[in-house]
Amino acid sequence: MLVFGETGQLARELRLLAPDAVFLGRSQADLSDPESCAKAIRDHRPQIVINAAAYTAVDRAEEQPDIARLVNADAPAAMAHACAELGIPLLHVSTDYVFDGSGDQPRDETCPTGPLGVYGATKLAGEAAIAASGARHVILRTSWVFSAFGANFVKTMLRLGAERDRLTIVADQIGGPTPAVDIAQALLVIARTMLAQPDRPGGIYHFSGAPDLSWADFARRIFAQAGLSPEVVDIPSSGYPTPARRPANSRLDCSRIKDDFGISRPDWRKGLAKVIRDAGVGA
Ligand SMILES: NC(=O)C1=CN([C@@H]2O[C@H](COP(=O)(O)OP(=O)(O)OC[C@H]3O[C@@H](n4cnc5c(N)ncnc54)[C@H](OP(=O)(O)O)[C@@H]3O)[C@@H](O)[C@H]2O)C=CC1
Ligand SMILES: Cc1cn([C@H]2C[C@H](O)[C@@H](COP(=O)(O)OP(=O)(O)O[C@H]3O[C@@H](C)C(=O)[C@@H](O)[C@H]3O)O2)c(=O)[nH]c1=O
Ligand SMILES: [Mg+2]
Repeated sequence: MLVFGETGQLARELRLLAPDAVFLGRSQADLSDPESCAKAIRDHRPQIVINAAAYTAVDRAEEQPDIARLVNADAPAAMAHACAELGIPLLHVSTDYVFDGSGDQPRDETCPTGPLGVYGATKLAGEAAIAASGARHVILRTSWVFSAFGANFVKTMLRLGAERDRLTIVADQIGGPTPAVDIAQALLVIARTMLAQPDRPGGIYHFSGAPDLSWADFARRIFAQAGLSPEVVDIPSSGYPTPARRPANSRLDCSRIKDDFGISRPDWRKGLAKVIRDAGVGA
């Protein structure tokens, strides 16, 4: 198994669960050079490829659309073409930010997309390129990823919660926080299944942690779990202006992955307890 990514949240969890896989960091395969990614696949000749790397800086992407597109769309496209040539599956990860976030119902894989910013648009372009490549593939759309590694909302809250008495957090964006370790586990189940069943087609799957809630309520849970007590004040998205707009409704309907792979939505509260212990701030 060949994995693109070495330092990110998902890559590090994959490495803990699949230490025998080959992990390529930026110095071995730079996704802003898509051809180097295709070449890495041809050189390593793996049985299966997982792409765990992406341009994930949602606001910065608004100012770097060309790099975001290379990393999130052109590199996955090149990976998929190399996988198609070798007849091997590509597992890829995408995001709730491919949607416009209207309404209040969970979205399934058939729902129309409509990204609000560059990050979501480039991730959507990556999905489309993989689907058009002819490679066997699974695209796992997830949301609100957190882990003890790297940058994420949980770690930001642990830092700010220890520094401040009061935080204003958006309460009108609702979604499912997802522990990176659960995504890694799901990908490994999917990898095994795709390898064991060569005729299985694949496609797009939604996978996020449960239960859904707002960022403000998620912050409250983080503080309660960590033994921190800043006041959390609900604000609308308009009260926290950012370069990129975020979807208000990020709820994902995850029935399909349950039906096809037997994978259930993980309870993020379990993952949160472990991440807070691992981050060394647990009460
Ligand atoms: N984080 C989240 O909340 C969510 C993430 N996702 C998706 O999940 C997947 C995994 O995300 P996550 O683990 O959180 O990401 P992180 O932001 O934690 O890590 C991103 C990884 O991509 C690598 N990377 C970025 N640019 C390049 C490049 N030009 N060449 C090589 N490597 C590069 C980084 O390497 P380096 O350290 O060298 O920069 C890093 O290993 C991505 O597809 C993402 O879009 C989906 C929903 C939510
Ligand atoms: C730090 C902070 C953030 N917020 C808001 C901003 C935002 O709407 C929300 C979460 O902040 P983040 O910076 O973690 O959000 P963001 O980086 O947009 O998170 C997204 O990352 C990409 C990669 C994805 O694919 C998405 O699923 C999602 O996880 O909280 C506040 O309201 N107050 C605060 O003090
Ligand atoms: Mg972020």
